[in-house]
Amino acid sequence: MFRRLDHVGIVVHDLEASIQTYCQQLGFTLLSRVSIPEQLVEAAFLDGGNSTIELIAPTDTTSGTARFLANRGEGTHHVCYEVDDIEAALKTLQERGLRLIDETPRRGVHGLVAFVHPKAAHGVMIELLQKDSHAH
Ligand SMILES: C[C@H](C(=O)O)C(=O)SCCNC(=O)CCNC(=O)[C@H](O)C(C)(C)COP(=O)(O)OP(=O)(O)OC[C@H]1O[C@@H](n2cnc3c(N)ncnc32)[C@H](O)[C@@H]1OP(=O)(O)O
Ligand SMILES: [Co+2]
Repeated sequence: MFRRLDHVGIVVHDLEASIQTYCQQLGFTLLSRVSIPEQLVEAAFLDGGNSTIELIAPTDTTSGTARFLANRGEGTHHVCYEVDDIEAALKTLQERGLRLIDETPRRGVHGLVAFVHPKAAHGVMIELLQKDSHAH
């Protein structure tokens, strides 16, 4: 089903401060910074050596990530796996009775994405990603 781990998403209060911590103290390298208005978040992708993390900060107080921060505080928010065919993966997961957040994919930063509900995977939200052919 899953091809590989793509990234781990971490929700933070202050994107700039978290980039500083991860780059200057933990030795990660900044890959890109993106604004995702549809999700009401700003994010940064960082390379940690055969691993990528996505730091995410809400840009408003009503989003899911803002609620996550208020209720649970900063921390691991989702684990993203790359799939070859996201429509097929969603169909398979649905047939297996898994609770999805998105029944159809939406456009993400690096391709099509869809989320599996955290309650369906023992407290971990799973993001599926079908990369655009030109994305790295
Ligand atoms: C760009 C980037 C990317 O592409 O990677 C992104 O999209 S990041 C942008 C973020 N986008 C998303 O998160 C989209 C998908 N998320 C959502 O639709 C929502 O946040 C949601 C359905 C997971 C939860 O929203 P909700 O309104 O149903 O309810 P609540 O916020 O009250 O949460 C319901 C229960 O789920 C738990 N819960 C919520 N979020 C998480 C999470 N990330 N990991 C683990 N548990 C979680 C809460 O603590 C609560 O548990 P209890 O009941 O036990 O207290
Ligand atoms: Co993500």
